[in-house]
Amino acid sequence: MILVARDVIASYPGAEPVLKRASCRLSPGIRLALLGANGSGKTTLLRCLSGAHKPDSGEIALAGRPLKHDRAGLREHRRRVQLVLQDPDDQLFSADVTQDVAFGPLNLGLTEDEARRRVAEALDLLGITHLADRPTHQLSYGERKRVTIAGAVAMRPDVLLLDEPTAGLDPSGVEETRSALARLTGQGTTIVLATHDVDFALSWADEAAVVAGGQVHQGPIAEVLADTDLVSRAHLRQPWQLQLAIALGLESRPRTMTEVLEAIGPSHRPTA
Ligand SMILES: Nc1ncnc2c1ncn2[C@@H]1O[C@H](COP(=O)(O)OP(=O)(O)OP(=O)(O)O)[C@@H](O)[C@H]1O
Repeated sequence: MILVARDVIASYPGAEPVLKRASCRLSPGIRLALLGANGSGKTTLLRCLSGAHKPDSGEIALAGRPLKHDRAGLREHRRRVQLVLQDPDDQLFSADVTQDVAFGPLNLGLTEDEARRRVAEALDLLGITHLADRPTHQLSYGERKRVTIAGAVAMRPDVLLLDEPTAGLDPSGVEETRSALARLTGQGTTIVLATHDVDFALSWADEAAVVAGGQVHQGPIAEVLADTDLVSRAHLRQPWQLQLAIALGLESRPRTMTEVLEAIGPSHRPTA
């Protein structure tokens, strides 16, 4: 396992714990969708996994080594595990895009040349090379979101934790994000993505981790989302692909339009 949360209890001052012995496991290269109702604790879990929030008890382990929340431990952890926050304005600080994306690599102590290479690579991967010289405050919301992901990608992390990267994007922005994620997966990056978009989650992820009642329920995504009791407890809804499959009495659990049509077979397809 590349990253593990084991029996994590996490709280904020003066309140009941948000996570109550929550556990999840990330195998290398996996695409994990983190699902759950508003306020269920998805961001808190991402912050624990990234080292930004210290659990009251339990353990976060990277490649088998428990995270120590001291300066050296956190520095090494953050080099390999990058968290991208939901609101890009919480993460963009520099005057222009290149400076912003270069901030992390320069902070790692890399040379300016190497940082420049990392920036070019990250902008290319996110499909935003054309934004390199733009002032960050002039960018659209969707552009700012992609710049913050590029900033994390420039660190070449083993694990990328993304808090609602598709929220507020138009359909083409969602598809561009999906393409960038596919390129990252192709490079072997492990990705955790918190989202309320169950249709996107089913078509993108290998596994789902549903946060409900302070605990995490993890498994293959189609199995997890077919669990009607869990889906209702977590205030989710079933993705349209599964609703359709169940309504049509299909035995398979298709995840995309193509898979739905294949499962229906030629005799059931509407004729033109
Ligand atoms: N900094 C904080 N101080 C106090 N309470 C907090 C803080 N951050 C989050 N909480 C509380 O912890 C609980 C879990 O919040 P969290 O942001 O982890 O949920 P979430 O599942 O990511 O929600 P959403 O889907 O709305 O983004 C909520 O009740 C929230 O009010």
